Amino acid sequence: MSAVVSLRSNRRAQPAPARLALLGTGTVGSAFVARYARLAAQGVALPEIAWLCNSRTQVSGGDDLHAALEQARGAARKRGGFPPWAEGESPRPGDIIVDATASETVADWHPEWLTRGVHVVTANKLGTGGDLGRALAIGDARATGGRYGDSATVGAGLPLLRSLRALIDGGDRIHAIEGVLSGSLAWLFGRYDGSRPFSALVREARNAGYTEPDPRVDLSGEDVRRKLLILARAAGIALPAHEVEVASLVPAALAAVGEDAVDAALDALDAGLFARHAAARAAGERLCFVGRFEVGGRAQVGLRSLPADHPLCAGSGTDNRVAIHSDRYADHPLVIQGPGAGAEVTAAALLDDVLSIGSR
Ligand SMILES: NC(=O)C1=CN([C@@H]2O[C@H](COP(=O)(O)OP(=O)(O)OC[C@H]3O[C@@H](n4cnc5c(N)ncnc54)[C@H](O)[C@@H]3O)[C@@H](O)[C@H]2O)C=CC1
Ligand SMILES: N[C@@H](CC=O)C(=O)O
Repeated sequence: MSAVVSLRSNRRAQPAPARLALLGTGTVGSAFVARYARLAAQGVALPEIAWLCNSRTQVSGGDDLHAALEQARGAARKRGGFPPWAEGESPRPGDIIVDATASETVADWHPEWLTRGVHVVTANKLGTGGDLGRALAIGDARATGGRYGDSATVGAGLPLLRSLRALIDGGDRIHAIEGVLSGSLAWLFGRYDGSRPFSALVREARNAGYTEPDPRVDLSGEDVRRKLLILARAAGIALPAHEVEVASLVPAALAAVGEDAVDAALDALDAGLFARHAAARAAGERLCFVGRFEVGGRAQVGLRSLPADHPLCAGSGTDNRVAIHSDRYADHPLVIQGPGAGAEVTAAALLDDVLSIGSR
């Protein structure tokens, strides 16, 4: 009798292995698949990629991930209706959804998935860097539900959010955060010397994978606003998006066009930025796109003309350079610097978060 009991208890259902769904097969999603395949070939234990989805289709991961990626990327355009992943199989508790889209619709799902015990790993900044209500819902849901991997959302994986949270967990109080938070704008203003049109450099930055899918999201300061909001909210400040004062670089003629016409309209940037660059150079200064918030004070994003030896001008390439002022770092801020844009660093940050969730 006791043997029967013990046999029955041994047959208790084992939890199904965690699966991974990749949403977004563009610049970052493709780099994610390439890195995933490299790590898997090295023997790193990763959850199986069960689905790859984009705005047009959903395909099974299977053994040949590169073929699945090509199939997804080659799918015909789909207009209207639900995104394909919303019509397909539902994720189970313990599964991991990787959000490599720039989609509001997908970001809206983050709190729902977390509440169901599904983990979310995201490069999409709209989850916690957009609407405050959604950011708070994500905060509530991650407290009791799935885990939220957001390393890729600020600094493309630089140890910024991680360090900020460690300071706060250690009892530190944040006073202000200031810095260069846009990799593409750092690259653009580091390169621009007036000899070539600024718009030509924007095209290069987009082709290199540094800009957002629509480069106006960078040029308008919106991307930096989102990162500043993510940092402020991680520091415990419930900052609404509209309280960040943003000085956009996008002239009305460029703002007015549809996404398909952006490339042709980029020239509208050239005259204004040529003049700002010439004025900065005449004063012996450099242009730097900076975001800053002060606890109990203002939050601002915009282009500044700074002395060439100003600490914020010290980076190169796509470097982000961010100063954290706090009780602990009152006299001299903690400064974190390194490449802050690009598909490879972003994909690495996503996989770091996947691995960290898998190991807990
Ligand atoms: N490029 C970079 O250096 C960094 C990018 N990121 C973020 O990574 C995200 C992706 O950027 P990219 O790969 O450059 O964009 P992309 O435009 O190349 O790719 C976006 C993908 O999302 C898919 N998509 C759009 N709506 C969808 C929906 N509702 N459901 C499923 N899939 C949907 C598209 O079909 C496409 O495959 C963005 O949120 C960006 O802010 C974050 C850190 C750094
Ligand atoms: N477009 C962004 C990419 C990383 O978040 C940037 O330029 O920093």
